[in-house]
Amino acid sequence: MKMKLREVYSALKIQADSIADVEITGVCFDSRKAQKGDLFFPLQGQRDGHEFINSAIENGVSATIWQSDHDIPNDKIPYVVVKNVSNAFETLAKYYLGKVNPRVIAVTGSNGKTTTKDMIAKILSTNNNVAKTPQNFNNEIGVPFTILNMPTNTEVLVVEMGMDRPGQIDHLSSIANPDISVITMIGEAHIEFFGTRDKIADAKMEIVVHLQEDGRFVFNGDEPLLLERAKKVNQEKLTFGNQDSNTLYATQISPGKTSTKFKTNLWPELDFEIPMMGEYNVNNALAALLVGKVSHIQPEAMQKALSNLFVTQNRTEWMKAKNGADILSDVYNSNPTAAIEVLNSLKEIKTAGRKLIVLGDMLELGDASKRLHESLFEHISPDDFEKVYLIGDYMKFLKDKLSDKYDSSNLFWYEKDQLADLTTDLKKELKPDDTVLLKGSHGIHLENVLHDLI
Ligand SMILES: CC(=O)N[C@H]1[C@@H](OP(=O)(O)OP(=O)(O)OC[C@H]2O[C@@H](n3ccc(=O)[nH]c3=O)[C@H](O)[C@@H]2O)O[C@H](CO)[C@@H](O)[C@@H]1O[C@H](C)C(=O)N[C@@H](C)C(=O)N[C@H](CCC(=O)N[C@@H](CCC[C@@H](N)C(=O)O)C(=O)O)C(=O)O
Ligand SMILES: Nc1ncnc2c1ncn2[C@@H]1O[C@H](COP(=O)(O)OP(=O)(O)OP(=O)(O)O)[C@@H](O)[C@H]1O
Ligand SMILES: C[C@@H](N)C(=O)N[C@H](C)C(=O)O
Repeated sequence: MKMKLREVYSALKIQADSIADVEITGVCFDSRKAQKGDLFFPLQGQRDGHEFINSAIENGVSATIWQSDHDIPNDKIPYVVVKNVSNAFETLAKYYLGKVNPRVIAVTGSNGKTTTKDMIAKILSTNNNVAKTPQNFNNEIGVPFTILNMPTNTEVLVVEMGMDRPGQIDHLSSIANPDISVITMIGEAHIEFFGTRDKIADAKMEIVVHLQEDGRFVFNGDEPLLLERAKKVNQEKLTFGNQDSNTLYATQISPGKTSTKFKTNLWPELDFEIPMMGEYNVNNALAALLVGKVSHIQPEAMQKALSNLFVTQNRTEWMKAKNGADILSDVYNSNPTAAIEVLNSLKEIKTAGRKLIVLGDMLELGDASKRLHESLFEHISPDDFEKVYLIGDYMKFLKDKLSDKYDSSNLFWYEKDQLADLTTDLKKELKPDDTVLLKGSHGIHLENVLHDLI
């Protein structure tokens, strides 16, 4: 971002007697990450961001937003008084987006948003200046932050949009006005707040509400809930998935431990490869290839881009334990579809030693939680996984079912606050040629187990 403070006032439609002649070169909402030249937005979290304005000043911000219902600020640096900080954040983002005017690709879905966003950005970077959502910043804070931090020469902006309530994607896409809208798949993530997958699909479809007239809708054509709803979408539609009724589908898939190879119907002469395991990641790559296709990227360039991909960490990521064991870290989130996909992918992988699995609760599943945790039962067997470690209140349901398949020396359950005990037991058990999967919801924080193991 690069604009004079005067332009910020104008974008926010605020009059002022005098405006300091200051240049803004970025935005932040965490003083601890403030850069020189930033405009600080004191957002409301558990605490009020206004408490940290002085800290932001010390870290070199050029100006700060100030909510008018707070006491008059110190006058160390320029401040822009607004009625509501969050609204100002969005208003400035919309203004800046209009000014830079990149092509916008919006990505949502129950799973695969971050991976697909990274893949699309990599492919489009072959001949565009591309900016993308950092990490997983995909909500009403993350989207404005992504927009306001894109460089002024950005030609393509890839924006990840998350939600856990109806209306959120509609709101986010009203800020971004996408040229291409992508839905990766419909799972059960946050079903607690929807009740059914149908209602999740309705919420995900909000990503086309503000799609440009001449835009495109790219979605998972294997999902009947999307196929049905897409009939009402007037823009050009392109589908991806396993079925040969899709615009783009994989004709061959060769699963591997650290990479997955595949061929497609549209480019049968090309062998594609992604540096990650999981057939579900082929679907993410197919979505990205369709976006590349309609963005006129050559197939060979897309092939090269995908083979040189770096995906945001903690997503089906191989790591090494201190004792040499292989760790498959999938600790960012979990829900039934994601957990089943990664369990099935791990079954396909040949390993020197045993396979152990650590599964944390899958949160925000509401009334379906017991049933969905028990549903993992049919995907777990001693033929595939020697030892099973479960943690969290809901995983107790799965543990009770699995005791029909596993004896007590190979099946363990821990309360949510016994992460340290699980880690201790796992470290004692783990052998150098073992492979261990870590998979659980963000709220279970299996990353703490990972950090201790590595
Ligand atoms: C507002 C904020 O910054 N929240 C972050 C903050 O939370 P916390 O309440 O602890 O803030 P504090 O009380 O500590 O501080 C208040 C504010 O002051 C700032 N500040 C603090 C200390 C200091 O020294 N200087 C400061 O300036 C501070 O920055 C606050 O602004 O910290 C947490 C821990 O780091 C953050 O997690 C929290 O971030 C919130 C959750 C957030 O929304 N961050 C977005 C950038 C984001 O996109 N985060 C994503 C996760 C998004 C997500 O969960 N997506 C869901 C679906 C969407 C659901 C949606 N309804 C939602 O609620 O998000 C998904 O399934 O993907 C991410 O981090 O990955
Ligand atoms: N297409 C897919 N289908 C099913 N599961 C998937 C798919 N893509 C990724 N996953 C699973 O979801 C996990 C998270 O992937 P990713 O972060 O890309 O999804 P996300 O939608 O961004 O997640 P979040 O909602 O937490 O932001 C992966 O590690 C994998 O286990
Ligand atoms: C942070 C919250 N919206 C979320 O994403 N929760 C999921 C279920 C998780 O913890 O993985």
